[in-house]
Amino acid sequence: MADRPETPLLDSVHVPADMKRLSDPQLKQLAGELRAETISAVSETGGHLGAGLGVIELTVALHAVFDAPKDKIIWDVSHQAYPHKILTGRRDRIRTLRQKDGLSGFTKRSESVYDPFGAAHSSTSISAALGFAVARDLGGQCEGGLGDAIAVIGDGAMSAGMAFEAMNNAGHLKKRLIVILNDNDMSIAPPVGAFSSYLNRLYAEAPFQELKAAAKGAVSLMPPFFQEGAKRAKEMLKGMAIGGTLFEELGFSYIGPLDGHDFDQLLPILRTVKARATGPILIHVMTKKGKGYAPAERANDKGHATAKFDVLTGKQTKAPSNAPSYTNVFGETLVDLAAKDDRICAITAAMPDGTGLQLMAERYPSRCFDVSIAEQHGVTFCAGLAAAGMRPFCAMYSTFLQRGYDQVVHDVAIQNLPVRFAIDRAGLVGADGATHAGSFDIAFMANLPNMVVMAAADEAELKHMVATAAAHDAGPIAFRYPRGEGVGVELPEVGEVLEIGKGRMIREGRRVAILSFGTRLAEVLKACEALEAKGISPSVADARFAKPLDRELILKLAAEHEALITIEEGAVGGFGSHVAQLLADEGVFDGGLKYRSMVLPDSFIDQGAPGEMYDRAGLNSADIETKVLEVLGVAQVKGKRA
Ligand SMILES: Cc1ncc(C[n+]2csc(CCOP(=O)(O)OP(=O)(O)O)c2C)c(N)n1
Ligand SMILES: CC(=O)[C@@H](O)[C@H](O)COP(=O)(O)O
Ligand SMILES: [Mg+2]
Repeated sequence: MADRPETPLLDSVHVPADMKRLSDPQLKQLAGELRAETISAVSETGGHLGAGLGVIELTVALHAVFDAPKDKIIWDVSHQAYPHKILTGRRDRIRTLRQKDGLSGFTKRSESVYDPFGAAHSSTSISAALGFAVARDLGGQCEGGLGDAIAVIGDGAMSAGMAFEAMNNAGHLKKRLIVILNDNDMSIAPPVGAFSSYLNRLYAEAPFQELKAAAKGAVSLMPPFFQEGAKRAKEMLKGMAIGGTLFEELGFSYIGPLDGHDFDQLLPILRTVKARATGPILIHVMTKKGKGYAPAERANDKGHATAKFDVLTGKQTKAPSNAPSYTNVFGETLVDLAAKDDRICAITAAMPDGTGLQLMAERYPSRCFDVSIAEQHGVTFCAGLAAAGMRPFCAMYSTFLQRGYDQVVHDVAIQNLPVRFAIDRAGLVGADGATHAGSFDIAFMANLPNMVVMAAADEAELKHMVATAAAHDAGPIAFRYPRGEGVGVELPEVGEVLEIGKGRMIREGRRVAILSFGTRLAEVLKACEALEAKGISPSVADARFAKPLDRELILKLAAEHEALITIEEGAVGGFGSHVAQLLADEGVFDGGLKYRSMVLPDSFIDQGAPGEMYDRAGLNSADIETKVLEVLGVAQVKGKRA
């Protein structure tokens, strides 16, 4: 880490306009201070560290050259935007990052005029920037005004289809648009795929780019110290045919690769581009993830995301837990099953560690595929594998599976292909907030004909569900489970194949039945303990399946209790709606059953600890207790919690 200078420049930079009076050497000094401040802040909050450290110089250079908020700097994914937040009026709150009521870990329009576009899912920046560029030329108006549109996109994010769709459109429209490809040769895991290899070749052939630029007469776009070499190169090139980069073929001018940590390259190039660019231009910048902080630079993921840590040693503090994570239970169970069945294969979209598939990749590399950030392709790839007799597990976070939804419907469900969807990070995930919440998958999977939908109540149940999915060849099947540790139940040696559409009774009681789908079961049982002390003994069942429903169990609970409450970690339209539909169809409501459905509220819940978020959602044990008392008319309903 750089030593702090006597008078920190950072103290005098509150908004980017304050940087305009700084000399180039002072900008370099500012970058050192910004790096130290970023490390210090993340050491207190935890969060995404490596990507931000890799763009410190780029962030300073962009804000020094361009005029935000009029110029729109759009950070792809935006997990690298902490340094940008520090320079754009949020330094005083940077130590609240990712906490309840604090700054978001991502860019957010409601947080700052300097965040023209929110993000957290990848590969949206070029489309959004193109929207700003076209609106500018059509006379659109927005807060801060409309100047240049600048997308900063990583090499991982650039591999996704959406980025190419945007470049295809931008190359055609020919509007002035600036794309900065921040190439650190890393995604969360090392990047995979032919596009990544292509970028590496561009880098390896860097002098060749200089020759090509010269050949295409782009010398004048280059800063003076480049021009001389380029002119000389042009002499050498006379008569040679030079092919274009992929970006040039798509209609972009291409500059690079540049050293993204070298102000002597960044500043003149950005100034030249600002002064002279006419159409779409792509600046290829090479950076190092984790740059300037040794523990991050050394880490396999280059410090992508971290818990709180000690700045001197880099040692992270993590809450101790004996229970295995749901993710590991999934990964280990899958490997055990794959050992006995060579039709089992697994697909991740750039999240091998996050989905637990790294185990499968180590043991059965030929049957484990990282398709890069390509959920749409990943789902259809699974459909093809299933159509050809394989047993594919499509392991994706609930929130990212959203991007592959048409493929789930059109390629998997309509063709009734037995793709197994392992849906991780179901429900509220915590510090990543609303963008990463797995709120909608129950609804969007259970409304599809042919689809079987399960949710694990604990880690042993998850093991059964993985086995059930592996054995299910009749059509598509999904099982969901949350982020983090299980509840600590004993794990069976082997997962049991569950009967499709059958739930289980957990406890027999009277008057009210609670039917739980997923890991709220633990909160339900906690609520029951409190209710017992008040003389109320609810029945509790674990539905296991949202589709097909256990009709027999549900109708029995309805018949034997005066009230039925469902609970799930998902938005309206999911499990509870299906139960209500069944009860209505069977005329059960006509008999006077009191029915309540506990679901996530119809609002996006900002980041916090998962428990806090479920408090805000009204889905914790105290809320369940209140709901039971209310439905039985035992107590007055208290005002709904904020
Ligand atoms: C649609 C989608 N899928 C997966 C992710 C998870 N994810 C977040 S960052 C990231 C890697 C991004 O790599 P890159 O764009 O190169 O940025 P870097 O972290 O290297 O700066 C991934 C896969 C996501 N945010 N969005
Ligand atoms: C930015 C991004 O999308 C990922 O880094 C995400 O934050 C990972 O979340 P998990 O920590 O749940 O794997
Ligand atoms: Mg990268």
